[in-house]
Amino acid sequence: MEVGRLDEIHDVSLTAPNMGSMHMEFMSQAYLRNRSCSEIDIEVETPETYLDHPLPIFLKFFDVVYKVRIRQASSENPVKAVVSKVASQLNMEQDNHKHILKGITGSIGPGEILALMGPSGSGKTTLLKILGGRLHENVRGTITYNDIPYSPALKRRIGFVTQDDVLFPQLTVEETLVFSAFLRLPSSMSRRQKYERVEMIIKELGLERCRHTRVGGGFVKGISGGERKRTSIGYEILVDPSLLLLDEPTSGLDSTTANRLLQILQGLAKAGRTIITTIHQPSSRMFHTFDKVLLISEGFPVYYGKARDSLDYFSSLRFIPDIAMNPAEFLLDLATGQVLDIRVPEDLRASQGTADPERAVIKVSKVCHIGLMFYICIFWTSSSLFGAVYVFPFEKTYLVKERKADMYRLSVYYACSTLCDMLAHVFYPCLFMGIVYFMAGFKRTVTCFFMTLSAVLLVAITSQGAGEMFGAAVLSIKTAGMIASLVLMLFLLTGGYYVQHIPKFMRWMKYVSFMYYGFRLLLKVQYSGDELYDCESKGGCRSLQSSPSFDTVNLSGGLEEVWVLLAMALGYRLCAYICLRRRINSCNL
Ligand SMILES: Nc1ncnc2c1ncn2[C@@H]1O[C@H](COP(=O)(O)OP(=O)(O)OP(=O)(O)O)[C@@H](O)[C@H]1O
Repeated sequence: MEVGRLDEIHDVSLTAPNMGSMHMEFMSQAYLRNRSCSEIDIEVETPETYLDHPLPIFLKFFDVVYKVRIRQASSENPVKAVVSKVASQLNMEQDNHKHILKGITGSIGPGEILALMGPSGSGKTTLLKILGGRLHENVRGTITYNDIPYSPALKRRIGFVTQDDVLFPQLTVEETLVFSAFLRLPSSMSRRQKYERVEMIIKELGLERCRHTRVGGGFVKGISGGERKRTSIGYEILVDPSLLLLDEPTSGLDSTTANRLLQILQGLAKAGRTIITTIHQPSSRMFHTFDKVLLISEGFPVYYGKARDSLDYFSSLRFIPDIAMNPAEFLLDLATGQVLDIRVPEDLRASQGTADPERAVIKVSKVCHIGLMFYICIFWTSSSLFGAVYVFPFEKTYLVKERKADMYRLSVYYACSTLCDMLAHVFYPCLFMGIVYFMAGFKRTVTCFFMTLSAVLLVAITSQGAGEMFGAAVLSIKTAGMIASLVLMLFLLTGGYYVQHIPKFMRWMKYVSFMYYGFRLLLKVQYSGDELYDCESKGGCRSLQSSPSFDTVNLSGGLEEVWVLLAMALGYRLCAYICLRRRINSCNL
């Protein structure tokens, strides 16, 4: 529904409310008498075009963090002190702060509606207050309005509809709006225009039936909860704010009225306003009227983006509703962790039983470490393999020529070539591990460090040997490169990390894969069998959990992989030498 502009209002023939201007003046004066001047913070001075051209506000907020200091229980009451201590250990940071918002980022422009969703207590209202400039202390992060930080001058551009309606109980709905119109609309507007505006708002919000009913509250009987909410909204939208913030505007409204209200908000947005609203459980229809959704769970942003993309986003993460669900309900279930009717990734379902946060942190770090270890294996396998595979094909011509001239023995050439190349295959992994080991937070013992480094060196040297063998076997740059890529891919797939269900006919491959042995060795150095088993049984490591290719559960035993890798490194080199001898001797220039 489009909102009438000032020029449109002139054309609309409206009946003036039956409340006389004398009545209005009396009411305002009575109000003013009861309040000291210092209490009243009303900015009346407004440009003439205030209503016709709302300043478009582009709001950006980046990494918003909000925390509050928690008061410690007095030590005189031991029970309270103990309970408070336990609570602080569970919920709060060591510095006795409760973190309410934990890095919220987003943006919203004119013409858009952003819905803040999340379970009760997730921090929606707090974020709304911060964005509305009502909460400054202990707020970190960047919030800009058209790239400028908040200033009091923005106050009149921002309308804030609070969760609890703050209205005078003695005034009727119409009086409330007229009172607001006379005090907040620009003085350049005529009395008639102000009445017309009130009339328009009453119609838009469907308040005709209760316009002469007292607002009520406390001991004064008055309008219904829904009507009260609509009156509050009318109170704010009366002055056409550029940025309208609404806290739970639809709570207490029936679905038809709620939809109607959303249509009004859509109309306001279309006219160039920026609208942010918190909302609990919108209907599907309402959900699709939002341009953007920010889903918050315990202060963390769980989803931020277009409302229509939210389901695709979660299905890409393998969260799929089992039954037809209202998207808003689906998002809230995810934010609260109520996933009874939602298909969740198997690995997460298995980890849901973890109650101990410390164990959960250890588990996550283990999972990250396992991934990193496999990455280290891939990195040094591929760089050493490809570093060595082209050596003999490149030097083939010189080698044949010099061998024909009997300048040196092939064994001497081979040994020197391998040893020289090996310097790089040792130096770079040492440098790499010197940095990565401590950054990744692997076990901080000298033994562990040197054993991990040795394992990586073994992987690199074995891969170098394999590369030499492939190069010597074909002595062709193209073919050698192709073979190396193929072998690397096969070893990657059967290495025990990525693929869980390897076809039976391929399972033997792991026994010739130096990546497999290297990975096992790294795991053994970092974790005992029990530690890893614990991680797996809690679903911490997806790929190892049920992988038939990788028997990590049985990681007990010695470091036999060292011998396997050493044997491979020597075996590959022996093969490389034999192949090279045969190929060079049979080559003619
Ligand atoms: N000043 C404060 N001191 C301590 N805790 C606070 C303070 N302000 C907010 N909180 C807490 O922060 C959390 C988020 O509050 P907030 O009102 O923003 O949640 P909400 O998502 O709007 O919830 P609801 O939907 O129920 O209104 C709540 O647990 C609340 O108790």
